[in-house]
Amino acid sequence: MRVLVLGAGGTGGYFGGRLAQSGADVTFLVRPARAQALARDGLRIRSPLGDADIAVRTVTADTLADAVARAPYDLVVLSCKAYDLDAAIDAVAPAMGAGITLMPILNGLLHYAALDARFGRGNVLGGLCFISATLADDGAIEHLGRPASMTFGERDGGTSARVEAFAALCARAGIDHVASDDIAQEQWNKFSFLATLAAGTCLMRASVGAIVAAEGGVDFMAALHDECLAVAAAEGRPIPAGARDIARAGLTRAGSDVKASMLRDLESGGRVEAAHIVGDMWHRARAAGIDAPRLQAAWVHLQCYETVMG
Ligand SMILES: NC(=O)C1=CN([C@@H]2O[C@H](COP(=O)(O)OP(=O)(O)OC[C@H]3O[C@@H](n4cnc5c(N)ncnc54)[C@H](OP(=O)(O)O)[C@@H]3O)[C@@H](O)[C@H]2O)C=CC1
Ligand SMILES: CC(C)(CO)C(=O)C(=O)O
Repeated sequence: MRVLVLGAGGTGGYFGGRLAQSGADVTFLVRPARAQALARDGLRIRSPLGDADIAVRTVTADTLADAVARAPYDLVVLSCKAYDLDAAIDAVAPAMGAGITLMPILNGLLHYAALDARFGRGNVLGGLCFISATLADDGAIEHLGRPASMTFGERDGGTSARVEAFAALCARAGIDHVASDDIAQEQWNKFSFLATLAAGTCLMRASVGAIVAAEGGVDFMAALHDECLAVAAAEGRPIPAGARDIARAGLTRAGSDVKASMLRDLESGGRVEAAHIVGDMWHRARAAGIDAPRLQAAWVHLQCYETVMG
């Protein structure tokens, strides 16, 4: 299976790098500055699961069509931020010939409508990942903490040769993964958790541990989580008790230094996926008639951040 990964940032760089490290046929579609850095320094991963320094193949938008003409890719992994989605869709389009599969690993759900419209629903797998990773100033992928897993599957359920083929690549690379036969539910499990984490940690500009150490902090996180759980249920995807309890424990854990990647982006003064995650969850709450004052506060707060950021 030939894999093209758009983006060599926190997620694409980590998972694509691990695949390349294991000998999988992986190419990164990156912009010229990143291509130059990768040619010069290789793809460097700093991780509690093991550091790596990998020579990787890259293409840029200018060279992709020629590369595809020589040998098409089988799977395109999309690992951009949501605010880069339109340009990323245009960038990967030359690789999306007949029978080619795309798997996004972005957070949130809104991107599927745009991907389906452009490439056809049957060509788009469901995907998500659990990791805390960032592109450090020196260009290395900094993996923070130990979790690093991917979950993916056919959006209409069941399994398929393409899902099994990618699972085999992950297995060979030692990537923790789940080839799910109910990826739609997995997406809601993650979205309801992540929207709570992003809304809570961005609103308070603090880690989970700092929030829950404050008077009323545990109740705040639990109530915010309940708002997101109510939205999931209203969307016909109630979160199963097991997943709900694991999420709740993580969102209220004393001493936890966990924060959403959105808060890391905000702290560095960068763009945030506010509309894609917190805004989308609040819009869904409003459409379903669910009272969600904490989500609303976080969404207003993030919009103000974006306005001030310019
Ligand atoms: N980081 C994390 O811990 C986690 C992130 N996620 C989600 O994963 C998604 C990706 O996040 P993350 O990996 O952190 O993001 P990063 O910003 O670290 O990496 C995204 C990369 O995509 C590249 N890119 C964007 N558009 C294009 C384009 N048109 N052509 C080529 N390259 C492009 C960017 O390149 P350039 O540098 O040139 O702009 C950037 O390096 C997000 O939806 C995020 O919410 C999910 C779980 C954890
Ligand atoms: C919740 C977490 C850390 C899981 O991968 C995440 O997706 C994010 O912070 O963006």
